[in-house]
Amino acid sequence: MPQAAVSFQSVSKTYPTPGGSFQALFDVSLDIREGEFLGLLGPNGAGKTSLIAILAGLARPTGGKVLVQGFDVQKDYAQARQRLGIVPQELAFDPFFSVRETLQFQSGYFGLRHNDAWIDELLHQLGLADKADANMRQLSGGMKRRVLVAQALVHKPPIIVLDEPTAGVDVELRQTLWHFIDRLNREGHTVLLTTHYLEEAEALCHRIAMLKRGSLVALDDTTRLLASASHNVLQFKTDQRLPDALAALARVTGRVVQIPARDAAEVERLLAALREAAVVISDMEIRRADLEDVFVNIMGQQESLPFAV
Ligand SMILES: Nc1ncnc2c1ncn2[C@@H]1O[C@H](COP(=O)(O)OP(=O)(O)OP(=O)(O)O)[C@@H](O)[C@H]1O
Repeated sequence: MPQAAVSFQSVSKTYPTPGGSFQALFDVSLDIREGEFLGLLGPNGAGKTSLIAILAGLARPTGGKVLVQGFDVQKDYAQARQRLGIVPQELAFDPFFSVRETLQFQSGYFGLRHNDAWIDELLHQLGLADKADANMRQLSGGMKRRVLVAQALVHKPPIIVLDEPTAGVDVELRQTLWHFIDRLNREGHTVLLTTHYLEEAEALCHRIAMLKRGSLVALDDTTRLLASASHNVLQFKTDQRLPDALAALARVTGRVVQIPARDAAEVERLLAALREAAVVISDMEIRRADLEDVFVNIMGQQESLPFAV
């Protein structure tokens, strides 16, 4: 088997807390293949950031190990770190540096002296060219996030790790970012992405891993995961309360109601039940299950699901 870009091997993590120890990761094993775009999904607190902190060498696993192109992130920290470009969730910069200085400083950290051509390309690709000489404190939150991405890529790492890079950023930056990351992936960079935007994961990722309360509960090709959802979804809008029997099946977001339905006969039964309860609906559609439906389904199931590796 070819060497994995990243290999998580039986990784466990326990944090000491005032109330005793808390286990955030349970024996997580996962290989990310060279060149793939892998999405790591899970609800808040599932352990995604803990796993990334261990990959980055910022946190020690309580058990197991992580290899980056064969280098152990604990024992061979420098070699492993050199291969990783990590875009963290938190924004933290020296406010007195300009954007270009921030990137030059980061290049120096990796021992790169003549990196200006690549820095210019990063500034251009991420829409930062006209901010190159602005001080970090003069930038908006979205601009700072772009610098965070540029900073992570300054040493052209073969493996790019993005921890919720689009949380709270506008549509334009998302599109700029995805366009660029997709290009880098096509050029051979491996990408690990955590996100709560499941439509982004569905559009971008070749494979999806799902964590639930610290355990890996799904790992499969995105297309296979979607195909495994045998149901369709009846979706509509209403201002009224649903009868209890339907409410128990439905996912309700504001006025939008989504109810799984296996086939046409089931759709008819659901519509009949709505009519009987005098629920007025609008904008009705029947659609194929998407990644969000699969995610909700898997997260709602019992622990230790079987999954394809
Ligand atoms: N330093 C710490 N000390 C104690 N508990 C921690 C620590 N860091 C994380 N945890 C706990 O570990 C669990 C996993 O947290 P983690 O941040 O890895 O989850 P996550 O999947 O990244 O969540 P989110 O989607 O909210 O970012 C949570 O219950 C969290 O409270």
